[in-house]
Formats: sequence, structure tokens, C-alpha cells
Amino acid sequence: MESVQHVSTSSKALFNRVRKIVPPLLEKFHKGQLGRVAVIGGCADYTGAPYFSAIASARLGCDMSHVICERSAATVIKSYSPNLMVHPLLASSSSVNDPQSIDARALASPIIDMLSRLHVLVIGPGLGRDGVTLKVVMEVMKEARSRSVPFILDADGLFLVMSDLSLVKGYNNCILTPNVNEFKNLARAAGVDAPSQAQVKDSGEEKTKKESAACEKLAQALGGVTIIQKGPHDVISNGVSTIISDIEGGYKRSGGQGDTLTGSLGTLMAWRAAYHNKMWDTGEKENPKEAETEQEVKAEIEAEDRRMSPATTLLLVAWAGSGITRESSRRAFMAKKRSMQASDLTDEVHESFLSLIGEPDGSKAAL
Ligand SMILES: NC(=O)C1=CN([C@@H]2O[C@H](COP(=O)(O)OP(=O)(O)OC[C@H]3O[C@@H](n4cnc5c(N)ncnc54)[C@H](O)[C@@H]3O)[C@@H](O)[C@H]2O)[C@@H](O)CC1
Ligand SMILES: Nc1ncnc2c1ncn2[C@@H]1O[C@H](COP(=O)(O)OP(=O)(O)OP(=O)(O)O)[C@@H](O)[C@H]1O
Ligand SMILES: [Mg+2]
Repeated sequence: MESVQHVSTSSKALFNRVRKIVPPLLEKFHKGQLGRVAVIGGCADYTGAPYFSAIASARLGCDMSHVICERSAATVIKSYSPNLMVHPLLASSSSVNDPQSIDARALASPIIDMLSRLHVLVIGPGLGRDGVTLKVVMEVMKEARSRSVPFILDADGLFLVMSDLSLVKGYNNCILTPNVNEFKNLARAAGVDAPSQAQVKDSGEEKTKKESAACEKLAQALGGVTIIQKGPHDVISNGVSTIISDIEGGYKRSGGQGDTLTGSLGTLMAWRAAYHNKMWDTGEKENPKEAETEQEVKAEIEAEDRRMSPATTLLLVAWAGSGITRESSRRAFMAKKRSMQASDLTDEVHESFLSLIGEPDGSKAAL
């Protein structure tokens, strides 16, 4: 469990710093303060993906986990778990009179009305490619961005971005989680020569170097968004700092494991917002200057007793989400081997959190 590129800090040190952004469970908090996350996805074809994502958010520890989906998917997703709040608010071609002439902003308004009550959006799991749905989600993304609501983009959410890069370009409050295939398509859409992990033919250190450079290049082309390119190892970059997450994962490539990643990231992003809102005393000293450069980010990670800047915590969130997912997959694989399914990862999220990160000081959950 080692190997960190550029930000040359050990895995252990990174997870120690992640623990600082995990809110302790205390009597003073009320329902909702430690995370209200909504997954936007779920359609007639796919109901598993939004469920796996939302339940990962819940199991990692956000207070409220919502799914905003297309009408036909809602009852199905509700039946998977009574713990999720499922809202059938997404329009599709089958729910409007004329798919060719819609008022996308009006159709998006019931979802936009929810934004003030949400900390984070996860956009894309099982969203599908219906033209009406995608136009509506585009409106939600524009509004969420204008209100600085953080979002995680995956699957069909990434497809949407490929058609209009301005949706994310320069937005430093979002994480994109492309698989190898989606990374290649994103790079093509951005007109950037950035090979995916599968396209880099070297081996060993040279391969890792080229993969890091490619992820960095795409992140830069998108104006500094954070990218987690999933694969044999996860390459994480915001165009300035790059980390390789190569914690051992499982060896079964069943579908839906990326959904555990997006859900985990949703909760971590909500916790990050709580950290920056100073919702509890972390015991850290105030930071005189916000970190921007790679060196400044590295210094904040290593300082241990100094408050961290948004650039640093975003990188740590990406690192932690990747680690928790890969560790969940490893544990699920150990138990289930060839029969492993995405739902087996769900059961491992909490233990993975405990083994990699652990409860912060003072948390009642540590008793
Ligand atoms: N249980 C569910 O409801 C699931 C739904 N899913 C949803 O299904 C929709 C489509 O997602 P897909 O995963 O099919 O789309 P992708 O674009 O990831 O995959 C499309 C094609 O690329 C290939 N591919 C994927 N990763 C590759 C790699 N590393 N190397 C080479 N080829 C690779 C796949 O075999 C597939 O043929 C999305 O909405 C997604 O969220 C998936 O998340 C899987 C689980
Ligand atoms: N070869 C591999 N070895 C170890 N872990 C891997 C490997 N490939 C992918 N993973 C891990 O599996 C998880 C899902 O990545 P994957 O590439 O399967 O995404 P995906 O295709 O989008 O998945 P999904 O089926 O959910 O859409 C990530 O956490 C990634 O780190
Ligand atoms: Mg996927």
C-alpha cells in the first residue's frame, strides 16, 4: 500500500490528514448537518447504479441520502432500501407531450428547488441517455454550479460534459470519475492528446509517469477540475498536484463498483464542506495562506496541525474515495471471489473506512 507520485507523501500520512476532515459524532449535531447528498440518476434501464451510489453515501456516514430519478425507476429504487429518499422528479421523453419542444429550465425547477437543502450532487449513475433527461440535468448543473454546490460526475454525467465542456470547465468544486473508456472519450472531446491507462504501452515507472502526465494534461485542459481516472490504479489529478492510488483492489470486474466510488465521494465532499464551515474544533492552527501550488499543498498535508485549504482537502477527498472503494472491493473479493457483486462492496464500506481512516479524536463512535 504505497506509491504516491508528485505529492510524495506516504499513504498513511494522507489518510491521517483525511481523518481531520471527518466530522466527529457529537451530541451537538442535528440531523442533516453531517451530509445531505443527492444522486441524480436512475431510469427505466438502470436502477442499480443510483442505488449503489446512494447507499455507499449512507453507509459511509452522510445523514441523508437522496436519489432524484426518472418516474419509472423510483418505486424500484425505493424497494431496494427504505433508508433512501427517492424523488421521481426527472423528466424524460416519455413524460412530456412533445420531446422536441420542451422548456428544460421549467422541467428542472422541482430539482433546482431542492438545491438549497443539499450539500453535494452525484450526477450520472444510471442516468441513461434520454435527450429530454439530459437537457434537464444540464440546467440543474448550471444552477448548481452558479450556487457553488459541489458535484461528482460519472457515467452518463460525463457523457453530458463531453457534449458541452463549459459545464465543468474551470469549476474547482467538482470531481470527474472516468473509467479508462470515458477518459479516452473525454480527452477526445477536449481535443487533448492524453492517452488513457490502456493506451500507455510502457511498463513500470515510465508507464505511471505517462499516465500521470496525461491525467494532469486533461485536468488542465478542463481548467483545473479534479479527475480520478479509474483503472488498475487510480490516477488523481487537478492539473497541479497528482497522486496515484494503488491500494490493492478486488480481482473481479463486476459492474457497479464505480458507483461505490461516487457515493463515497459524495459523503466525503459533504464532510469537506462541514470542515471548511468550521462545524467542530479540529485542534488545528489557522492557516496564514491558502495553498495553490503543488509545494504548498504538500506542505499542508505534512504540517498535521495546520488547517487545510480547499485545494488540499479536495485532493484528499479524491484519494480517500478511491482508497475506500478499492479496499471495499478487496474485502468483498476475499469473501466472495468469482461470485462478487457490486452489492458486496456496500457491506464493506464502513470497515474499509475504519481500517484506512478511522474515527477522529473525540468522536462518540470511537467509544
Ligand atoms: N447495476 C446497474 O444499474 C449498473 C448500471 N451502470 C450504468 O450503465 C450505464 C452505462 O455504463 P457503462 O459502464 O456500460 O459505460 P462505459 O462507457 O463505462 O462502458 C462502455 C463500454 O466500454 C467498455 N469498457 C469499460 N471499461 C473499460 C476498460 N477499462 N477497458 C476497456 N473497455 C472498457 C465496456 O466493456 C463497455 O462495452 C451508465 O448509466 C452506468 O451508470 C453501470 O454503472 C454498471 C452497473
Ligand atoms: N484492474 C483493476 N485493478 C484493481 N482495481 C480496479 C481495476 N480496474 C478498476 N478498478 C477499480 O474498480 C473501481 C471501478 O472502476 P471501473 O474501471 O470498473 O469503473 P466503471 O467501469 O465506471 O465501473 P461501473 O461498472 O460502476 O460503471 C474503481 O475503484 C477502480 O479503482
Ligand atoms: Mg461507470
